[in-house]
Amino acid sequence: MASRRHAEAPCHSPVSSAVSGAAAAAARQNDSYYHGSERERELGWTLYEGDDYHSKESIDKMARGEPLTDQDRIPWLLQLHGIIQREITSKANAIVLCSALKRAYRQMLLFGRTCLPSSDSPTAVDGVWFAFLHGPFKLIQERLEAREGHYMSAALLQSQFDTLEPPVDTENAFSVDVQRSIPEVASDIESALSVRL
Ligand SMILES: Nc1ncnc2c1ncn2[C@@H]1O[C@H](COP(=O)(O)OP(=O)(O)OP(=O)(O)O)[C@@H](O)[C@H]1O
Ligand SMILES: O=C(O)[C@H](O)[C@@H](O)[C@H](O)[C@H](O)CO
Repeated sequence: MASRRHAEAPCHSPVSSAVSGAAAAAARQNDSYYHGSERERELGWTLYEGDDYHSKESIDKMARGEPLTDQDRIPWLLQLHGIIQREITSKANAIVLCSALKRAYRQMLLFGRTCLPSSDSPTAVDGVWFAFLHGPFKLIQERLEAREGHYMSAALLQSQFDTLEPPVDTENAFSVDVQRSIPEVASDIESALSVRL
């Protein structure tokens, strides 16, 4: 989901979102592009997989096919905020993969507990970018149904699309179409970042 000049990250996907367009897409696809990949090693950017930071209760809930609520997500988003803050402070490059479905979630990733959205609050942080991975529901559903060894049920995809509030330009977001191949999507994200960072 979020990316930055010194730290960073694409969602979920979207994200996120790193970042998914249906936000689900954003999140949905990120790890494929980077996790344990050649690109991760080549880029040398630390990658944080948002799924690793969910509580056991949240994972069990998703495995039962129940969507998370805002209350479930807040502690998780605050943890990821802490990571982004730490990376910014250390002036490192990093990628955080997560489904930042709502604008308020993205604000929480950037500003933590202090995020109080109002018309005059800042919407972006210099050097932090959100890659919004988007694609058709059916395509993402097919990919999720074919995926093995993951706790998240494809049945949750509809709730992710329902919850999605696509990011806007003022959030330092850019869109990436996940209908392309994994290497093409990775290349699109890198190209988008290279002209921004
Ligand atoms: N562009 C693509 N082309 C073909 N298959 C893809 C593409 N992107 C992702 N996939 C496949 O779709 C499935 C879901 O992708 P992935 O696991 O990366 O989603 P995710 O964003 O990590 O989802 P989650 O947030 O649920 O972990 C995987 O099996 C992955 O290999
Ligand atoms: O906010 C959420 O509903 C969750 O973060 C999900 O998006 C999952 O973490 C992920 O997508 C599962 O793979």
